[in-house]
Amino acid sequence: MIATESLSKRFPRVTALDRLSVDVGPGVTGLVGANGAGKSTLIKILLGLSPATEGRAEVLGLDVATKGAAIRERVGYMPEHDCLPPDVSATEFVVHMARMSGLPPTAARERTADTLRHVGLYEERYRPMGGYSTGMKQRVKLAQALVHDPDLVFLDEPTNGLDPVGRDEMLGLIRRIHTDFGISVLVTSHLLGELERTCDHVVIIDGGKLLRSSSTTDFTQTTTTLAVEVTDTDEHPDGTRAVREALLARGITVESGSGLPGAGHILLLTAQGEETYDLIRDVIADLGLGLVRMEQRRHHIAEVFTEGDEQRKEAAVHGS
Ligand SMILES: Nc1ncnc2c1ncn2[C@@H]1O[C@H](COP(=O)(O)OP(=O)(O)OP(=O)(O)O)[C@@H](O)[C@H]1O
Repeated sequence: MIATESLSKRFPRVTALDRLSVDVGPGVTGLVGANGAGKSTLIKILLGLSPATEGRAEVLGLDVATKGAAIRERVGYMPEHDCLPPDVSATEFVVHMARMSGLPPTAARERTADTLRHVGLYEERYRPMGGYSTGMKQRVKLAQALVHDPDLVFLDEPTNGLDPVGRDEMLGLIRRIHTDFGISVLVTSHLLGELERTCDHVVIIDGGKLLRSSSTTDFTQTTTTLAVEVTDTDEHPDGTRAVREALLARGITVESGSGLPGAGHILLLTAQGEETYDLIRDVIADLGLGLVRMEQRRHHIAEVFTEGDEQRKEAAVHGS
């Protein structure tokens, strides 16, 4: 879908992209990086709207340096910033954008109605957009990116300014763009956690350089750490502590758990093999406790950041 080769973009004072080489296949791909990492700059180059200083890039097999117009016919773009005229309705605006993309009037009207319904804006579609909430504006921006039935869409920070519920709804919509319509998606965010749930593949850039590009499952592969949660009983009012002590008596050290710093009701321990599972099950049964869950923990994308990036990782994970 997208291929870049040693792509650089230098502004007089800053290098926004620094010899970036990356391949993106079909599906939903997250492009993640802190503010200023170069995400918007990359999108503008890929749309043929801004020339690269060095290197090359292709979108859907088309060279961005010479085939910008052809790329924009087949690629939808949801820009980061608010760009909606306040005294125009969503229907008028999206029909206009559909006409700009070359759809004839009837098709533009039909596609607009379908697309606005898909993004959940059907009821309010005739009201002026000046009175819309942030979430509604983001949906209109998404609808105009989809209205000409592109093969690929670039969504620049679509969850920006949304509350947690709005964020989840937008992420669900993004997922469905691919599953329901087969449109591939490149979505940017400075929040690692939300991409982990939404994307098949994640590309991480930092200071215009590629930090990592891999499938989400590679990022979140299972570890050998087991998380165990149990119920309490009258006999064992702190069931977690009872399990920890019983396991310790059998030579298994719990890395985190009741009574240990920073622990909740979850015991974390390293599995030595199948027998560890059996032993935990037997210990819990002997104590007469209920097993709420026993599962292998997964890595989180945030863990790919190196020690030196700890602060930036925190900022990204906590959405600052
Ligand atoms: N037209 C421009 N002129 C000068 N510098 C620019 C220009 N556009 C972007 N930059 C700089 O290039 C760097 C990358 O910016 P870019 O907007 O691509 O980052 P980003 O990852 O999209 O971050 P954000 O989410 O904050 O937009 C930043 O340091 C920015 O200040």
